[in-house]
Amino acid sequence: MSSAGSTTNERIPRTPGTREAHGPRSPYVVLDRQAWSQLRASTPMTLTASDLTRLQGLGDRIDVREVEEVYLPLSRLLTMYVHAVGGLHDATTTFLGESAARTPFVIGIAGSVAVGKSTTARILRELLRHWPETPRVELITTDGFLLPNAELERRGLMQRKGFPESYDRRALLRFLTAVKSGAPEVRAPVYSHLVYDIVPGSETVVNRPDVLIVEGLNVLQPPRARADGRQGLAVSDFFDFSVYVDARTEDVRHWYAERFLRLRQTAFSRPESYFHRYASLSDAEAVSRAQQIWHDINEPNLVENVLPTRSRATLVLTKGSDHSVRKVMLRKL
Ligand SMILES: Nc1ncnc2c1ncn2[C@@H]1O[C@H](COP(=O)(O)OP(=O)(O)O)[C@@H](O)[C@H]1O
Ligand SMILES: CC(C)(COP(=O)(O)O)[C@@H](O)C(=O)NCCC(=O)O
Repeated sequence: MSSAGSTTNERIPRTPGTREAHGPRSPYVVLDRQAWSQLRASTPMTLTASDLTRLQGLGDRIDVREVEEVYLPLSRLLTMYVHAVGGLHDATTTFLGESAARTPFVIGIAGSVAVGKSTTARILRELLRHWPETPRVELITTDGFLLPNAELERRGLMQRKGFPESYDRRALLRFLTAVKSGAPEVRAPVYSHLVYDIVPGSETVVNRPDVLIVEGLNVLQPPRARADGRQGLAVSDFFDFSVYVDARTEDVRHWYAERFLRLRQTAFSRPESYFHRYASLSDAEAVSRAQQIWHDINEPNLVENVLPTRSRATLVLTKGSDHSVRKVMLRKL
């Protein structure tokens, strides 16, 4: 017999390793790695060893098992979403007596600097490309919408790169409005990590893909209040699905320093690099410089602006210190 105190938890039989997050009122269901990996069902692994080598970011190897156990189930879930959202779109156009073609399914990927957003985005792009419904997957990063250094300097924001105020949010919203309305050849500016600035005259062109992945620190930021008191649009209003890549701050700090050290041996050694002056630093000096940038810019941004948006994501991937995903939270409400 059910009692007044019975919860959703008690009524729905759950897969072992699955639980409600923070009690029955949380919008998330939490799955441990084992439970999540079983949701791959019989999805075949479509990536080869050479795809994985190509995918690896700056030096770290991407584990095949990680792709099979974590990212394949996610690609399966995303395909189901693509199908369902396409069905909703068809229902609306039928209702309106129109025959508008489907527009791109947009996935946002959020999280700290150096947590692994670009790596996650690239893995998902490769996996989604192999699904029959989504052969055309394109990827953009929001750093293209950072204000150019000259403008950041003018506004006194050079030490605030990556903070919400350092982006041309209006241009990003215009870009997403055009993509989501099905416009062809929508153009985004390009940022170079090497020169640490927007590249004048360079563009990424998004041409009606089946899926667009939008990766960036602040993609889940709530809308800015407008002068007239009304709320504007948020970037995430254009997302059909969003992923927050999460990890302990100490681990991310470490990954940031490791990446900085590797860059010092590669990109920084090129004369056109903004950080060329760091190429000659000793290991200890480079780590200390990386820790300073982390401490002054990236960690405050994580704490003040990025982490608070985690609860807006459809799915949260929580990584351990070796980058392997330990826990997955999926929004069910
Ligand atoms: N799944 C993963 N397995 C191994 N290494 C990873 C993984 N994801 C990210 N990394 C490493 O962590 C660092 C940061 O990742 P990156 O994708 O560049 O972060 P972000 O785009 O969030 O700044 C890079 O050195 C990358 O190679
Ligand atoms: C370019 C970034 C703001 C990331 O931008 P995103 O692609 O997430 O929009 C970040 O990588 C960055 O350069 N931060 C400034 C401090 C630093 O040099 O790490």
